[in-house]
Amino acid sequence: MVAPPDNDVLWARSLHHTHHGSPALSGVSLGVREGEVLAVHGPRGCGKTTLLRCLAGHVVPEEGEVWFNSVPVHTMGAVQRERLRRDRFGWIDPEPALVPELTAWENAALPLLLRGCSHRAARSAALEWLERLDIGSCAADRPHALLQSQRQRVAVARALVATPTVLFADEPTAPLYSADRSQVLRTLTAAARSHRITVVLATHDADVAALADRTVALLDGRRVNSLHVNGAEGLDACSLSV
Ligand SMILES: Nc1ncnc2c1ncn2[C@@H]1O[C@H](COP(=O)(O)OP(=O)(O)OP(=O)(O)O)[C@@H](O)[C@H]1O
Repeated sequence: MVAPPDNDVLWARSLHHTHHGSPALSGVSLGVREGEVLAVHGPRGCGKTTLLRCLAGHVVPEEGEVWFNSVPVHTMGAVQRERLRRDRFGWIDPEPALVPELTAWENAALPLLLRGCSHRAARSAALEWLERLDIGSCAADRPHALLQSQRQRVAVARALVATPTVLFADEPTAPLYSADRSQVLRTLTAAARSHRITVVLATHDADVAALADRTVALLDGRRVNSLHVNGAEGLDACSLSV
């Protein structure tokens, strides 16, 4: 194994992964620099989620290497990867997965409570993020009382509350209306930049990808140099330039 460049917080080499025999990633390599907002961009089914899950240690790629801060992730055991995700990574899914029995602020505070932070400090940090995301007034509500867009904001607050080293955001604005989308994305990228949080953002939306510092394009599980969107059909009608 050759160690990755020092200035890459995340580094992956030649990732291959299949789902039940169907290829999802075919030889993807990339580096992510500390503090950068990187968009992984491509049409539905091109392998974005699989790539993020490999980089975050949710999934061990069938072939290839993943390194975080010069430490190999692909050789870690399940417990070590779980600890890494808890202590260093944040994750936002396209659909908010909140604990139904907990209030909005308790859901947002969970990463801090799991790390042993005091109840008072966790509550204060969670409320601050909920305010920033314009849902401070919903802090005492349980998820069933919230709109889907409000639940997603809670999930965004939960991902940011512990100031992760890397935030993985998989289509984070999928359940939001377009007006909400830009506010949440601006909050997310501004928070990342001010706190030096590295962001890896999966999106099929060219407008979302444009907010990133750099874009990596995927097509059919492979890295390509760029995707050109043709008309309103978006990336479903993309052409490829390598
Ligand atoms: N659990 C699974 N079982 C079988 N096939 C899967 C599974 N997960 C993903 N795939 C397939 O692997 C390929 C890559 O999927 P992946 O979800 O990584 O792509 P994506 O770009 O994130 O797509 P989307 O934007 O729709 O989430 C697709 O062809 C998908 O159908």
